[in-house]
Formats: sequence, structure tokens, C-alpha cells
Amino acid sequence: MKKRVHVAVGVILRNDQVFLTRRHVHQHQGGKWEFPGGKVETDETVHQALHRELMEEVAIDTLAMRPLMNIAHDYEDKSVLLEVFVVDQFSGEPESQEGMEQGWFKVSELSNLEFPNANKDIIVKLQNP
Ligand SMILES: Nc1nc2c([nH]c(=O)n2[C@H]2C[C@H](O)[C@@H](COP(=O)(O)OP(=O)(O)OP(=O)(O)O)O2)c(=O)[nH]1
Ligand SMILES: [Mg+2]
Repeated sequence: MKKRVHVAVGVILRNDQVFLTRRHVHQHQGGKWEFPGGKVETDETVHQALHRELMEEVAIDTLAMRPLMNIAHDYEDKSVLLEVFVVDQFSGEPESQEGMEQGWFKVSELSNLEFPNANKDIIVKLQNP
């Protein structure tokens, strides 16, 4: 098995809604909804990575993050370790900088959306706090 890709993931939460973007079709797990985030680079902490990714991808300045859960998942073509944080303090209004479909969705509605399989436990945890 190849090296597990370490990914910082942000659940951007405001009241009872989360902000999602939709992965481009050509990306890994393309076409599915995601929590914004991305790969942790060498010499970077997961916190630095999440702060950087949320700035790059959706142009918010993360003011606080709290750990929600870690998920190791093996896709057929790739293994990932998702470190998931809830981000409920940020400045700026999230907006995809990469031209992705985006939106705010009620936590209770997340079961109706298509996510990468690794995300299943995140949805369960958000809906059953
Ligand atoms: N951002 C994000 N990635 C997820 C989620 N669920 C999930 O399985 N992944 C996987 C898909 C990818 O294989 C990996 C994240 O990679 P990414 O494409 O976001 O990484 P990145 O932003 O650094 O992008 P790039 O520069 O490598 O294109 O984690 C999720 O909810 N959000
Ligand atoms: Mg990304």
C-alpha cells in the first residue's frame, strides 16, 4: 500500500449549516461534495495546513478550530488520513476560489448529498452530537 495521504479537513459551521464545495470531476473522488481542505505539506502542522487551505480554497481566515475526529480510509486507488476540525470562528465569507459549486447546507440535510465514502462517519457525528 502506498503512503497514506495526510489531509486537513474543515467543517465550516454557522448555526445549523455547513459550507461545502463540490470536487471537480477530474479530481480524486470527483463530482462529490466535500468539506474544504487539502494535503498537509512537509514542514507544516495540520493546523497550519488547514488555515492555509481554507484561505486558498474558500478565502476565509480561520480564527479557531477544534478537532472533531480522525479517519483513515483506503480507497481502491489511494489511502487517506483525514484530520477533521470544526471551524466555527472565521472572518470573511466563504467563497470557492477554484470555481467549484458551493453552498450552505443544513446538517440535517447532509444525508441526502453524495460525499466520498471516507466522510460517512463525519456526517454521522455531526448529526448525532
Ligand atoms: N478536502 C477534502 N478531501 C477529502 C474529503 N473526503 C475525502 O475522502 N477527501 C480526500 C480526497 C483527496 O484524495 C484528499 C484531499 O485532497 P485535495 O484534492 O483536497 O488536496 P489539495 O486541496 O491539497 O489539492 P491538490 O493541490 O493536491 O489538488 O482527501 C473531504 O471531505 N474534503
Ligand atoms: Mg482540496
